[in-house]
Amino acid sequence: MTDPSTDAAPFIVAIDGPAGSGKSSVSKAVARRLGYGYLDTGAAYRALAWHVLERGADTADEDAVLAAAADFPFGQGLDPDDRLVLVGDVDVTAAIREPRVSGAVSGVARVPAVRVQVNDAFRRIVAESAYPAVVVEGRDITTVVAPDAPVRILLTAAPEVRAARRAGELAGHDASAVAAALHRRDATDSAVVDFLTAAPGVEVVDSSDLDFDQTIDAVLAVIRRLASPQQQGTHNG
Ligand SMILES: Nc1ncnc2c1ncn2[C@@H]1O[C@H](COP(=O)(O)OP(=O)(O)OP(=O)(O)O)[C@@H](O)[C@H]1O
Ligand SMILES: Nc1ccn([C@@H]2O[C@H](COP(=O)(O)O)[C@@H](O)[C@H]2O)c(=O)n1
Repeated sequence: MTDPSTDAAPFIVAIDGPAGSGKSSVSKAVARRLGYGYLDTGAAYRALAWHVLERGADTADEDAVLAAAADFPFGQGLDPDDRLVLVGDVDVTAAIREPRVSGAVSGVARVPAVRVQVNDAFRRIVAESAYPAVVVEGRDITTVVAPDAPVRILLTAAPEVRAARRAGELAGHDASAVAAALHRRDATDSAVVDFLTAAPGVEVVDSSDLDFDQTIDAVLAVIRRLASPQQQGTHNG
């Protein structure tokens, strides 16, 4: 992920975890607090799933997924305050969060060639970034995308806590259906990537009994403990 030959290589904070554990909201808040960039890797998988659906195809059809991936003009920045996601010149920022995309996204994520393609894009986006550091979050960040990151965290919470948080976000949706969809996605995704157990060297932050601010503080404490003094010197706050 980083290029050791250049001083400008961003320092990576890698965060994994299951659905609804707080990866995106907590990572974004940590990035804002420290003046870091923020990369939401799930957005790329979601945008590709949206792209497949727009072409009238099914994400269970691997050939259709590969055809869509071969023509996938994806755009995403690292500013934690600008979450714009583009496919070509279409703003898909809101559309990729719709339940129809959440229900289809695991289909694209299980295609090995897709994972290679998006992981290459993630590494390139981070390497080309002007940020001193980037918080990168997703299912396989500590193990596949940035296994050498100086700070690697598995952010987790009990399944019922995660389901309740997600249901709280989706007002008007049936809470038990939301919980079932979240657990179904975890089950499908965990057949591809293990984000439920921490790999060696990965710190676990369990937010089951923490509120949002306490979870941010727990992640900041891990960064302070694991990042070198030089890396800490890149912090804004
Ligand atoms: N410690 C916490 N206490 C209370 N609410 C939290 C906490 N952490 C996260 N949340 C809330 O839980 C919800 C789910 O968080 P978030 O979307 O960041 O999870 P995620 O891991 O990125 O999920 P997914 O992988 O499904 O995208 C959000 O509404 C977020 O504000
Ligand atoms: N590193 C990643 C990130 C995401 N996925 C897949 O994308 C889906 C959506 O991710 P969110 O974080 O936005 O919920 C997720 O369910 C995975 O299927 C992935 O495989 N690897």
